[in-house]
Amino acid sequence: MSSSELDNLSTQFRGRTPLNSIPDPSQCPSFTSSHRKPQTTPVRRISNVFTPVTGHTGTPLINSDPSLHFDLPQDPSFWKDHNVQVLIRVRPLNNTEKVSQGYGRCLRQESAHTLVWLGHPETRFTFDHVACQTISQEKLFRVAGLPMVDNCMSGYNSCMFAYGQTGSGKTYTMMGDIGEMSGKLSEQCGITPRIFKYLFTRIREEEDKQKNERLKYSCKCSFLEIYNEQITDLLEPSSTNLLLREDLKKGVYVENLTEVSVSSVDDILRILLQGAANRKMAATHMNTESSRSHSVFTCNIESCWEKDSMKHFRFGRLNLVDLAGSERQKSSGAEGDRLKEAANINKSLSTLGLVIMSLVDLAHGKHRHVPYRDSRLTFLLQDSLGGNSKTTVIATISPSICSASETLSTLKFAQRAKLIQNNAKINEDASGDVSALQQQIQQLKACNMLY
Ligand SMILES: Nc1ncnc2c1ncn2[C@@H]1O[C@H](COP(=O)(O)OP(=O)(O)OP(=O)(O)O)[C@@H](O)[C@H]1O
Repeated sequence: MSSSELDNLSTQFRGRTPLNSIPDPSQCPSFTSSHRKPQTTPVRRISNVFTPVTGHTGTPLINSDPSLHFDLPQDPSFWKDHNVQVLIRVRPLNNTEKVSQGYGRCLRQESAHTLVWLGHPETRFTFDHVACQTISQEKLFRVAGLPMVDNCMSGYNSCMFAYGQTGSGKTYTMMGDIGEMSGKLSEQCGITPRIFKYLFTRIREEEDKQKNERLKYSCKCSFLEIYNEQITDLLEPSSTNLLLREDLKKGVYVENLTEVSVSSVDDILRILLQGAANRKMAATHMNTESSRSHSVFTCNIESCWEKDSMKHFRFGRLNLVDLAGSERQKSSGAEGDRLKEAANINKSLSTLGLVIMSLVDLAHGKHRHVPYRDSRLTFLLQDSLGGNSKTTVIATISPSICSASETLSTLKFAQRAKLIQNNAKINEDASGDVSALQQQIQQLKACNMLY
């Protein structure tokens, strides 16, 4: 950013927010610091808040056209019953931001649901939740992660996306510091390990409660990354360029992806550590350990029980997605492989933005083609976007004025995502022999439910 732009920006935002004594993020241990393998040479990235975030063709990555900035309905049922929940997480200022901008901020939090972006014009945004910079990893899990576990155990597909500018805290939120394998989680560990700790506790409780019906759960996990539009198995990194297939029963799936049976938190930590070590990383100006790929951690949770001589099955798919960070390649100074990487990251994120815009149009009764197939990411996750899934979007943002335009883009993206209408259904099935089915018919007749 040039000094005149910085001056401009400081004038625009000066004095809006008080100094704040926030813990320094660089002091917080994180998943990124010890477990991931830096891949290549550092990228020099020059920040310029007035340059729009651009896609591979130079088009805006997130369209900032005000006509696309929808007002969300005031109807309480819109917020209560919606299948897409949107949460904003504001991270603390980091050392660079404190030094370069003297703690200048582009945001003010008004309530647990409302944020004001302090640019011109000041813009107010409302979400399901706004998590302030001091929220603990545990509290965030309780707000966003815990309901997903209950949903999956009841047979709903559930998906969580972390979306945001590079360095805004997506990996910290999804993974955090996952520590060592001892069944005990570190205080800084993120939502993913916490979800599984809770899941296995709930499974034990439910199996105990329904012993008579022989309730049994089984969980199988996979971990993949999408890098430069290629899918790699993070649990078997020699398996690259995997193909997406579509099946009536399974939906979209990745062919030949490793699936591992899991039954404890240690099983999960082992997979997370293994996958994270294989993920593509590089240093950028904004983040010394930036994820250069999208990662998708999936757990298929299946339950089976017996009742009235019938076998019942329920399935829930849990997708936990850590997206690569949106970034401005024009001013990044990236060359060669880094440039190709950035172009692919922006291309798939801009397809994600387009898919969301088309889904919002559909929700408003317009006829639209939804371009799911334009990127691997949206094709793989099409059920989570406008399909059979309960979806949570966590949009991570920096409060610094240095990131004002990216933060605004992220807030607009999150607001649009709230308007998607999903159609989540319980996935269940039953089977039995002829006599069991006849018995059921008799019971239904007796209840006057069948004539
Ligand atoms: N809420 C937070 N509290 C404390 N530290 C944080 C928080 N969010 C992020 N950080 C720290 O900020 C740095 C960047 O975070 P992180 O790697 O999660 O960003 P990212 O959005 O995943 O970036 P990229 O897209 O480049 O991978 C890390 O050192 C992380 O520990």
